[in-house]
Amino acid sequence: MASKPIVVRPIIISGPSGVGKGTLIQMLDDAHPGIFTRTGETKGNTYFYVSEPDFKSLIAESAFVEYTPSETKWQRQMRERAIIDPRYVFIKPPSFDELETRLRKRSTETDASIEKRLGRAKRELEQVDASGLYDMVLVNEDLAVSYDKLKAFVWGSSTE
Ligand SMILES: Nc1ncnc2c1ncn2[C@@H]1O[C@H](COP(=O)(O)OP(=O)(O)OP(=O)(O)O)[C@@H](O)[C@H]1O
Repeated sequence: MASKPIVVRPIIISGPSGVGKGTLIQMLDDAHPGIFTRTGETKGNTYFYVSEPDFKSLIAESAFVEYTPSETKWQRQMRERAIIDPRYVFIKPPSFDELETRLRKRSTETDASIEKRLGRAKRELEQVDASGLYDMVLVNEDLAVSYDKLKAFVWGSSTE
C-alpha cells in the first residue's frame, strides 16, 4: 500500500522589528534543533543586505524571482498563488511604547533607524487586524506565555 505523502506546511512568522520574533524562533529552535532553521543559518549570514541603489540595480537586472516593497502584499501574493500553503503568524507588541522600549534596550540601531522602524511598525500594526491574513495573532507580552502559545500553534491547531 502506498504511504500517504507527508504534507509540510511552512510557518511564516512576521511582526514589527523588535517585537520578539527572533527570540521566539530561537526558543523553538533550541528546543527542536534543525527543524525550524538549518544548522549554520544565522542573521547576517543567511540574509544579505544591499544598499537601496544596489537593490534597484538587481531588480533592473531581473536578479530576483520575486520582490515587493510591502510584506502584506507579498503574503497576499503567496496566498493567491497557493504554490505552498503556509500558516501565518503575526507577533504584536503589548503596546507601541513597549515596542519602542524593546528596540531601544536592544541597542542594535541608531536613533534614526529606531524611528524608521517605529514608523513602519505603526503602519504594519494598523493593517494587521483588517488584513484577515493571519492564522494567529500573538501578543508577545510575557515571553514564556507567548512561547507556550506559539508552541501550541506550531504543533497543534490552536489559533489563540
Ligand atoms: N516578551 C518579551 N518581553 C520583554 N522583552 C522581550 C520579549 N520578547 C523579546 N524581548 C526582547 O526584545 C528585544 C527584541 O527582540 P528580537 O530581537 O527577538 O525582535 P525581532 O522581532 O526579532 O526584531 P528584528 O525583526 O529587528 O530582528 C530583545 O532584546 C529581546 O530580548
